[in-house]
Amino acid sequence: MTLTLTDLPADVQDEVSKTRRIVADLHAELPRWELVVWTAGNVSQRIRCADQIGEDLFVIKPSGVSYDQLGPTQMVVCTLDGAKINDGTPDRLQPSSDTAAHAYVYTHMDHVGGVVHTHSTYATAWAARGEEVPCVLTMMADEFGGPIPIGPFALIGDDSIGRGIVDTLKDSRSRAVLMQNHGPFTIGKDGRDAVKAAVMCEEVARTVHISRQLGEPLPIAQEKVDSLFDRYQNVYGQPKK
Ligand SMILES: O=C(CO)[C@@H](O)[C@H](O)COP(=O)(O)O
Repeated sequence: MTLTLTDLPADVQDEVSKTRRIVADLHAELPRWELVVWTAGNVSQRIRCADQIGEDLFVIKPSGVSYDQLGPTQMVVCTLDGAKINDGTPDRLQPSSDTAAHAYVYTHMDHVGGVVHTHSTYATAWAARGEEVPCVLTMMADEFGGPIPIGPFALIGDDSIGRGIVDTLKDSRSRAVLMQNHGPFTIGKDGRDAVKAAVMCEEVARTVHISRQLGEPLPIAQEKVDSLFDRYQNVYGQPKK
């Protein structure tokens, strides 16, 4: 039976409301960082409520709606099988066409709290060639712990893309995967972390492409990549609260 938001415990309803605001605001980051044209990108964030209602939920944008029309009340709430709940939005409002992919990632990667998909230019150009972005920048070692891998060609609309994302990332430190002939998908501890991964993925895809136009970039020794990744993930920035 389809869940009804207003029947859920008050604390879950509060978390849904907060997450809707977060996900709506994160969608503004996609055009801000020039990661999308038109509506060609989406962001979602998990709600960890299995202890209260027996399953997690996630919030994702509605399909094909312009970013300047996206507010918290348009954000769609789904179960981890990708089904929209009775979330207060009009029945006709459909979730993103990538909802199944996001749902599959949340179901099979419990540590993931946010998923992003874009068609950002340079990352998508690497995806079109089916070539991973080699780890030749300290920024890549910091952020991705190695190369940005290529995922398989997969058609939209069922578990294929989600399965390709999980099969590629489950044994990788990268939070980004370039789905062949399609574009980048990124994961993170939350939606903002996944958006950051999408921003950094496009940045390094552009830089490495330019470097290759000047000559052959130099690889970084694996032990140096490991050291850079460990520092950035555990020391960089301000002390964790
Ligand atoms: O890759 C595709 C379509 O091929 C999708 O990712 C769209 O580009 C965004 O779709 P919505 O999230 O607006 O449904």
